[in-house]
Amino acid sequence: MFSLNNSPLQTIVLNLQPQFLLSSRESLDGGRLAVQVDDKFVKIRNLKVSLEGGVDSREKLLEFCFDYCYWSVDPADPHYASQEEVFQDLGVSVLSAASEGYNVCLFAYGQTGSGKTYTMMGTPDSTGLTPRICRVSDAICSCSFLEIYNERVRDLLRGGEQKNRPSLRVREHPEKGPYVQDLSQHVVSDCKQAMDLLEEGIANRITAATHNHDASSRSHAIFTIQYTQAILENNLPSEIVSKINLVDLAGSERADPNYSRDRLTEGSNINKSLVTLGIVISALAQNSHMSSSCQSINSVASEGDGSMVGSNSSSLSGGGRRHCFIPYRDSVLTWLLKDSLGGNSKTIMVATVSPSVNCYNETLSTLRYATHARNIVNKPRVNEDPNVRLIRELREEIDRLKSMLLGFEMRNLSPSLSDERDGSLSEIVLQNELKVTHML
Ligand SMILES: Nc1ncnc2c1ncn2[C@@H]1O[C@H](COP(=O)(O)OP(=O)(O)OP(=O)(O)O)[C@@H](O)[C@H]1O
Repeated sequence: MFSLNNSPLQTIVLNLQPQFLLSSRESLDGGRLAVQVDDKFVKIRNLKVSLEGGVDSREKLLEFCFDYCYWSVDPADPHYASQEEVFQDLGVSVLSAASEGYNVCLFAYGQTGSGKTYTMMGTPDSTGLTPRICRVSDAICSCSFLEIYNERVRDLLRGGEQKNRPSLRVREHPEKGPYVQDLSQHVVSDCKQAMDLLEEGIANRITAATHNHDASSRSHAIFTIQYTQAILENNLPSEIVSKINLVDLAGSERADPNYSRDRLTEGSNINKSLVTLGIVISALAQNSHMSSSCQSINSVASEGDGSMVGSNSSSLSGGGRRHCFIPYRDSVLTWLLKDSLGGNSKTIMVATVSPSVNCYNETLSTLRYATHARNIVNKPRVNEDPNVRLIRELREEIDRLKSMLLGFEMRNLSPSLSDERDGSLSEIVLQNELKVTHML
């Protein structure tokens, strides 16, 4: 499912069940659906209702392609996608990438009430991706759970009164990237402990009733599982550390002047971070697009006339085409997700949409958002212990130099030149071997 080097951000679209849709809006939309799923394609029809109530002949059909599309509108439908099916496709690949030593991020984005929390957390009768991932991962790991509410970070697992919890600072480590200072880390040795932490954090999360959803998440929640695997590499004990970020974003909703001041501030902060997320995604997509077109121009040039390569690459790198600045730090959410967006992580974006005719505009905007995200190319790498990596690289260098030495011996070079080169190569080999012995 994932490519090993550059990894495009995976985009998935999910449709929610009709019960919720019909119960809240049936009077408005009559339960008509604007969305269809056909294999990896989502089709959205703009049903313009004329004044008489008939269907306008100008109805428009738009089509979007994603890595996976799921239809979970009617359980009786033979194409109905259950939570288990979604887990088998997405959760299992998240776990296998983490076990290989990659950082992984899975985040749900979509209109309020469209099924983000249902997908990420689920309900007691129908568990979502996060508890399923916790249940399967029986290795020793550590977990943390935070929420971003009104641009402030709160620890969801610190105990005590939610409103008395201090907000935590986000800092940036030069190598490990952004992190939350003083966020509690909880070592768990089985899935039951991880599940308990997850439930504790969910209970502490801030929700409120909005027009579209009685228990709308008013904060972005990030549940992180960090695995540390002890391995033996080249007979050396080593560690591979990988991180899984499971993100349930807050729902966006248009501001209503009848809301209280607190609710309006909350809404504007949610919108601010979602808008920044949108800007970051667009800028990254544009940069990835630019890099890939540079690469393809260069490869076409190198296949054709070799002299073109230099001129092309210099005009592209030195000329007007600059990579966009990515405003990660404009919101806490994008700052914390910096690595997951365009960095060292395999990332899956799950876009949830309502199939209702009444949600046409929001659904279309979510589909466009996800299409942009699909163009982002991340650069995941296995998180190796730096000392072990150095030893491995030195050993590789020793092998390379040894084979060079052998090559010189085989060739019949003039004895003096050969001796000179052999001498300096042998010296480098010796130095590297000494370094390796020193490090063991
Ligand atoms: N595929 C589904 N099958 C059954 N019920 C669903 C499905 N998707 C969503 N629901 C139900 O719809 C309601 C709203 O879903 P959910 O809370 O996941 O929305 P949300 O996108 O997280 O909303 P918000 O952004 O406001 O927090 C919930 O009661 C949820 O259980």
